[in-house]
Amino acid sequence: MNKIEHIGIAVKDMEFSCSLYERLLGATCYKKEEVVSEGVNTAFFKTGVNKIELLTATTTDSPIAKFLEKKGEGIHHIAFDVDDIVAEMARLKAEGFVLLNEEPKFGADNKLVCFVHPKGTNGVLVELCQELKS
Ligand SMILES: CC[C@@H](C(=O)O)C(=O)SCCNC(=O)CCNC(=O)[C@H](O)C(C)(C)COP(=O)(O)OP(=O)(O)OC[C@H]1O[C@@H](n2cnc3c(N)ncnc32)[C@H](O)[C@@H]1OP(=O)(O)O
Ligand SMILES: [Co+2]
Repeated sequence: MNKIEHIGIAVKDMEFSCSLYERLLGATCYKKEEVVSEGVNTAFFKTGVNKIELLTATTTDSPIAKFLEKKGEGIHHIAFDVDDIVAEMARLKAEGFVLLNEEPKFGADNKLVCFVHPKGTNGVLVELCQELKS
């Protein structure tokens, strides 16, 4: 795995939180994108080499809706950049980690993604991200 690609933060009110993070980071949101398959709206910020992904739920059965209900707002996942997501998924599977999708799926910001179950990673939901070449 390479560097942290982004940190995902679950929020209830995207408009309020975008303005909050703009003031906090002194940076403007550079991209907003809905990912229908995940039931989320996303907003991205860059600060130095780091990237923050704010997430709100668009459906009641979205993972973000469930998370907000159970745990409230806060850090939802840590995403790592990988060069070859299929190879990394195979490596993690062989190491005994539980993958939440068998095939890479399309995420936000031009990425292929896969999630690793938080039960096997000390309670942290991990996302693998491979940049899609255009
Ligand atoms: C926009 C696309 C993408 C990107 O490009 O960056 C995204 O980031 S999308 C982000 C949203 N998508 C996902 O989170 C997909 C992967 N998540 C899942 O498949 C599920 O959320 C889950 C992790 C399997 C949990 O689902 P489920 O088992 O149905 O929910 P429960 O509420 O019953 O939780 C079971 C258990 O897991 C704990 N949990 C849930 N979410 C998290 C989390 N984010 N971090 C840590 N722990 C989490 C939850 O608390 C429960 O624990 P116990 O109560 O102790 O059993
Ligand atoms: Co993410």
